[in-house]
Amino acid sequence: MLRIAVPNKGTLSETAGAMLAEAGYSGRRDPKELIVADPRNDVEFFYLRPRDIATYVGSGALDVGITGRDLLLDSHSGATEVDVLDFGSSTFRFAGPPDRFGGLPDLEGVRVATSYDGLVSDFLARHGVSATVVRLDGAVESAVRLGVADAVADVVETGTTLRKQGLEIFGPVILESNAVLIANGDPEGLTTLRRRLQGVIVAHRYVLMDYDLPAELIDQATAVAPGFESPTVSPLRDGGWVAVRVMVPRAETNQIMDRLYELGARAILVSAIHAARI
Ligand SMILES: Nc1ncnc2c1ncn2[C@@H]1O[C@H](COP(=O)(O)OP(=O)(O)OP(=O)(O)O)[C@@H](O)[C@H]1O
Ligand SMILES: O=P(O)(O)OC[C@H]1O[C@H](OP(=O)(O)OP(=O)(O)O)[C@H](O)[C@@H]1O
Ligand SMILES: [Mg+2]
Repeated sequence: MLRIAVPNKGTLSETAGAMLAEAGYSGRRDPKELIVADPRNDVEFFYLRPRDIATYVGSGALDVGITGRDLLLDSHSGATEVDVLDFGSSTFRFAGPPDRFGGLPDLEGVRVATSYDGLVSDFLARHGVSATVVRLDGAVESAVRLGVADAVADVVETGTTLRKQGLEIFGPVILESNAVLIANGDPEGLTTLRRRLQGVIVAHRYVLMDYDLPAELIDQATAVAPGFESPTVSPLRDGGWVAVRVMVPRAETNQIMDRLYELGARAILVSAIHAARI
């Protein structure tokens, strides 16, 4: 039985749960539930703080987990990242009062507040900067105003929180993060879980496009929408036309429809993919 760690709270928890449900697993019905068995799929879910997930997986107590890359690296756990999931993206950046910091060397000897002390200490050491890392649990953007630090290092998504505190990003990107699937080795059942999660990602990223096309235009149409491997082309009763089915990136749906229509395609229909194994 594969033992899977899932965030019980925080930014990643809702999407992680939704993704597993879409992948056919029976998740928890009550947010207070911490352990849920799913014998039909031969897995067991453990709802844990995202920050702790890498520790559980790295120690071998659990086989796999969903967490953030930043949390994985911060934990120094032995778990490895096996797949990038399509949510929870953020960057990890330094920020400080405007005009106070120009770049990394300006951090020499100052205090940097963060909830990710492992990640930040590693980064500073790698770049030969010695600063005092002040570990805080959250809301680190307040640390400068309140005088416990000179700069902060934190998760930035839209940048709104920093701006509201009058802080500006400076220096290099510490990390590009994402929700990731992590594992301890290659436990039995991991391949199935990965395939299922990839299937959900494909179903989100792609749509199915069907259209009719004069047969002689198929090469040009295939250049516009090449599909994953190769489009399915079926004959129509009118021998001069073919029906084509192809997967296209959801984000490009309308541009591709415009171009196919201009080329001569008609009856262009788009439908959602509910599940996929590629
Ligand atoms: N806007 C965001 N805010 C916070 N974390 C984010 C954001 N976008 C993505 N993440 C990712 O979510 C993970 C943080 O998980 P965490 O449980 O700390 O979430 P949280 O929403 O900050 O919860 P908490 O209330 O405990 O602070 C990290 O991997 C982080 O990169
Ligand atoms: O760039 P933004 O879109 O503003 O998002 C980033 C902010 O969101 C998170 O805070 P969270 O709400 O998780 O509070 P916390 O700092 O207490 O964890 C993170 O720690 C940043 O503060
Ligand atoms: Mg947070």
